[in-house]
Amino acid sequence: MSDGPVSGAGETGAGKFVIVANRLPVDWERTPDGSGRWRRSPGGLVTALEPLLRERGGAWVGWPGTTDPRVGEAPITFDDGLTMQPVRLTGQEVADYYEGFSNATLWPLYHNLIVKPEFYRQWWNSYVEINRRFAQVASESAAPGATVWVQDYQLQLVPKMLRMLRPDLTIGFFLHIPFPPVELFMQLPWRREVVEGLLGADLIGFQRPQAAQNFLWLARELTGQETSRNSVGVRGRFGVVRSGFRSVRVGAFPISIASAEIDQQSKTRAVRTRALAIRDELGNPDRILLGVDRLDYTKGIDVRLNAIEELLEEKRMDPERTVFVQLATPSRERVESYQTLRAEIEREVGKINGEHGQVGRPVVHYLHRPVAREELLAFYVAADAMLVTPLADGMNLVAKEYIACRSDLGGSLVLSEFAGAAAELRQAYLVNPFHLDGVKDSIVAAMEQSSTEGRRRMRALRRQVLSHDVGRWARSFLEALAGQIDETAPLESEEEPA
Ligand SMILES: Nc1nc2c(ncn2[C@@H]2O[C@H](COP(=O)(O)OP(=O)(O)O)[C@@H](O)[C@H]2O)c(=O)[nH]1
Ligand SMILES: O=P(O)(O)OC[C@H]1O[C@H](O[C@H]2O[C@H](CO)[C@@H](O)[C@H](O)[C@H]2O)[C@H](O)[C@@H](O)[C@@H]1O
Repeated sequence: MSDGPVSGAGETGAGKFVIVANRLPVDWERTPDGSGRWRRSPGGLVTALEPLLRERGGAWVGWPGTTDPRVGEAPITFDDGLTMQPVRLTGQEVADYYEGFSNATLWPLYHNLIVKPEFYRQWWNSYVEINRRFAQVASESAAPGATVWVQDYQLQLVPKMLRMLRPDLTIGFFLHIPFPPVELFMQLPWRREVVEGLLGADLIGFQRPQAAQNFLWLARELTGQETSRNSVGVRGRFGVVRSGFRSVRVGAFPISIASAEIDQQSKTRAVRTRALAIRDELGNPDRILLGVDRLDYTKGIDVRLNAIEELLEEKRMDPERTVFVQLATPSRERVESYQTLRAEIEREVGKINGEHGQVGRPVVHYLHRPVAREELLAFYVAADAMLVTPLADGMNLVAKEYIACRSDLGGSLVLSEFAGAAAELRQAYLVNPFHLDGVKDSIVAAMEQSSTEGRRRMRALRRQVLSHDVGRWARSFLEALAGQIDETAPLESEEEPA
């Protein structure tokens, strides 16, 4: 991936393939002369889509993640030809559209009300306005007859808005987070507008079939459109909604990671050496447990801390021989529920260390900052058990990354049933994060598994992750969008009588 210098020049309206996402995969980096430059930020999505974007002369439309007024609206062209088209947001728009409607209304609503969603008209109005802005920029970036792929919950109105501006386009939409059960979605005062917004797409993708099923029901109830009733499958057996003269297909496409690349990176001498150094720095304990998450209330960081605390109290975990490392990336820090969560987690870390740690030997090592990619991979290699305990999660790429890093067939994965990844990673120690005793038993089982049992599980997990990478995810979605896969369920009116 190139992260070389960028120019401000670029051609718009030329992209045969356009990605539209809330964020551009770039970071603004200060240079020694005091100015700045864009660096490409690595990530699964950009890794998977980069070749397609280059091949088809595509563009990526998104918010550059800063309100710095020096960041203009001119396309940023990287030296390998990839074009990023910034969408500017003011500070107020970030507060209303991103922190407000996206992350204090939709995020909790779509993650089972773990905190209470807030419904404010001003936030909704901003969401509409910013979605319109994204649709406008996308329409200016797309060549005639282009394919545009819109990503995620921040931009659910874009498909319809874009179709009105550019009926010639093929439009796909993918939701990265769970789509809620109907009785929760129905709380949204603007529920019909959201469903109609999504129906502007030709193909709507979800992480799991149940989410697609929920959407079909809502489309039927809220817009009165005819829909298929057969069950939706994974990467096939699509549902269909008849929207006016158009047919909108609905399917499940579980996202993944650049498995082979991560597998290779984890085998480098640098990563292996660093993994050994990490063990050493942690005092060479018998067992290293690891958590890696954005600091988000959906991730169940409190669940694993509570489980560890009780295991220590019950003397089922030896504080002399076990450490837990929690890497918590700061996230959405101006949203109140995230501030509350941070205070709770940090109090709990302090409590466990206060009661069970020794001077110079805490049980819980907690970092509240992002670590470099190579460092993260070294932690995965060093960890004996990876704890992934979300209360709700669209997929959870961390679980898959951990597996991709374990070519030694070592380590074990404790995984919540409520992560999308659980549907594929059946040989993990699957837990219900709401059942603390079950979580504790699984942590103990994962720590104490025999090497034969561990290798058996990890081999099966790796087979799944290495054969289902993010490239396959992107191809299966785009082939379905292009109509190359046509496994559409009949509408009710088209079904043969039994
Ligand atoms: N380099 C780096 N990546 C991180 C860090 N924390 C999390 N990530 C990455 O962020 C992504 C998180 O994805 P996922 O588990 O699906 O959860 P999400 O945060 O809800 O998207 C994974 O690719 C992680 O490797 C960090 O401290 N450093
Ligand atoms: O952009 P942020 O507000 O900083 O949030 C980061 C991303 O978080 C969410 O990730 C989701 O997508 C992952 C990949 O499909 C999936 O594994 C995970 O379960 C989801 O939570 C969000 O959906 C993205 O839009 C954000 O950029």
